Amino acid sequence: MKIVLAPDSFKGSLTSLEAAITMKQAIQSIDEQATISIKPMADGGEGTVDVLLASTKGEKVPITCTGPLGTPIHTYYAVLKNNTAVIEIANIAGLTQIAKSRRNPDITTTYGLGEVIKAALDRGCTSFIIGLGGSATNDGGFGLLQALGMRAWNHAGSQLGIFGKDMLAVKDICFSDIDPRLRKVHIQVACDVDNPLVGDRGASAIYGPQKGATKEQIIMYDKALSTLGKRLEAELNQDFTTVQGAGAAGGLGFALLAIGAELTSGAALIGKASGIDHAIRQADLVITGEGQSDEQTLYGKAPGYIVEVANKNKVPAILLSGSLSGDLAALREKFDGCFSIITSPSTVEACMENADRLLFNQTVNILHLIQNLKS
Ligand SMILES: O=C(O)[C@H](O)CO
Repeated sequence: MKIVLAPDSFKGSLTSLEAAITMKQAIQSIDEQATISIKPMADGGEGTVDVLLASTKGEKVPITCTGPLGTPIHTYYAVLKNNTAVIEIANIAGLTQIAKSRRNPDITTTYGLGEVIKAALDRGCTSFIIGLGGSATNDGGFGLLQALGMRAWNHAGSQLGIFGKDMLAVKDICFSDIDPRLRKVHIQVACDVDNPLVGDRGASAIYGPQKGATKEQIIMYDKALSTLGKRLEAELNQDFTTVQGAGAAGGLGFALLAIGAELTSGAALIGKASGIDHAIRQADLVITGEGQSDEQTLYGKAPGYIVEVANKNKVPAILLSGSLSGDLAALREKFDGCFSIITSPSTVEACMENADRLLFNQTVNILHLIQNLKS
């Protein structure tokens, strides 16, 4: 049996490579003959830099920049052989960098992303891949744009700071001091989702809650992002707010469009770089997965992309995730089977700590079932 293992990371527990290796070991423990191809995935979120570094030659560049809460953090980006910088928001202002109890869009910023872009420009990078997803922020790229030279003021004419709460007060902006080098480079944005900036499917409504936003904050941020959107559109004479992916990473997709970037599906970009289509075409079965699956999985996340490729090639696809929640009917329509790795009552902490063993056991269960159905 030829099996492709193409999981995303299990956020906070296993990288996509670790998850793929665990699945592989589980399959080999009951079927030594299986031909297994591992294709660790990312979709623009956590692990994007590592996955692209693993499938394309390049150098890992350590850097200190402003973290999600405004204090310095040590992180890294990559520079590929063709002078392309690969940067991800998840390791600059990521959700997993902030304890659940401290998550709050008011006190987070994307400023660090702008600093890393500037460092890559200083190094002479001529093109960029910027991964969006897994962010702790909902600032519409307000911090990022200020790091790149934008200035912003409130109703009283005072210059605003770099945090989400500052974006809520924006009245005027000035874009004329944006780093001119940005005009000469090509920026491709790998988005983990295709949501627009605002509205019922917008950044605040859909992803605000996981960043600690209350119901009141969701309404305020949706309104403020709409105001920021209008100001930028008026300044640049273009319409970005409704573009698919503008709402990725708390509206960073929108801010990057404003500096001339091109938005694309992160999973498709990474899948292409690792030759996933070819691997799936040869396979009898594909297994993908992620930390948590729900309807959002099909909004452009890696397992959603993998199942599209599998369905196109008529190869059965299984989703094996940390947890399954929400309305699963949409997932079942696409996948041949959807499973959680959790099989007995436990705490979230214990499940995350034992993700490796749980994933191993459930992969064995699934393979056992498939083998018995076949014989
Ligand atoms: O970072 C986020 O807001 C989500 O992953 C969607 O992009």
